Amino acid sequence: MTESGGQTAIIGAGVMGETLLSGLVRAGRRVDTLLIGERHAERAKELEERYGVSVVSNREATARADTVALVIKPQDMADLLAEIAPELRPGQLLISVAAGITTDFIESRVPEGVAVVRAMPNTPALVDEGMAAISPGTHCDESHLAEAEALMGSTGKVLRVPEKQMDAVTAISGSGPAYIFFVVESMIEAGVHLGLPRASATELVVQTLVGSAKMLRETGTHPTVLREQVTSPGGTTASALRELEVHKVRAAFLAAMEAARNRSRELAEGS
Ligand SMILES: NC(=O)C1=CN([C@@H]2O[C@H](COP(=O)(O)OP(=O)(O)OC[C@H]3O[C@@H](n4cnc5c(N)ncnc54)[C@H](O)[C@@H]3O)[C@@H](O)[C@H]2O)C=CC1
Ligand SMILES: O=C(O)[C@@H]1CCC=N1
Repeated sequence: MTESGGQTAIIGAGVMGETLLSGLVRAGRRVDTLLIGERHAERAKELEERYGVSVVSNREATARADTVALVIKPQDMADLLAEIAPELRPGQLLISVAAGITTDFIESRVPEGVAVVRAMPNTPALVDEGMAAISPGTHCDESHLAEAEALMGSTGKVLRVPEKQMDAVTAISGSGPAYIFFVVESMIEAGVHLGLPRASATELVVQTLVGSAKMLRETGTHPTVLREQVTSPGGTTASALRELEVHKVRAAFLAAMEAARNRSRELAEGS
């Protein structure tokens, strides 16, 4: 990450823009090296008050920054690029986190020589457990990629992937937290159906998730082996897992992630 002097602009400070902003601040980045472009005045005021960060016009943010993170919806990307293109210069780094938007899409709308990185972060970055992937565009050199890696790495892990894998990455780790929260919600509801107080069901499920996640990361053991360790012959887990198979949960996950991958591809077409 640029340590001194270099300004970083974040254009679009919604859920993911604030996640990135707060992560940089937690990582020790000086607020006076950050600039925000945010079109909703109320939201801009909220961020100024919460972080003491300067909110300026998108064009001013672009002109003053060495690195510009684009954190707006894919559907708004073409208009934003048209707005900021006059301020962009060769060597500057643009990092887009927009689902589906390719480096080609961006490069064809900005001056020749602007370095573009496509990134896909996720919301656990809010607690410094993010998983981001990055892919370089045509004019990126190692220093640009390292800068993007440092920026995303301030809130978690970063993986470099070929851009052709980005729609799949989006379907897995970008959208992934939502699938996990959906499973958690479903298990809590089931606990309530089984007669547990909601607070107890919530505590049981959340700690089970955290413990299972920690086992996966800390033991490095394959999930199949970890699942088998829980599944006593003729026991309760085997009965539950049979129901999950009967209800085609595995197939449903595959179909869901294919749908997310396909939607990411469609977003590149502007729909
Ligand atoms: N929410 C998530 O978990 C993830 C989101 N992303 C990507 O991040 C991007 C933003 O998503 P969210 O933060 O969820 O959306 P959001 O709707 O919460 O935030 C977008 C923000 O951009 C602002 N905005 C829109 N157009 C603007 C413009 N022209 N100039 C300045 N500000 C503008 C909006 O006022 C809003 O505050 C999307 O492209 C999405 O694909 C990527 C990974 C994960
Ligand atoms: O749902 C979306 O389109 C964004 C991209 C990945 C997570 N949220």
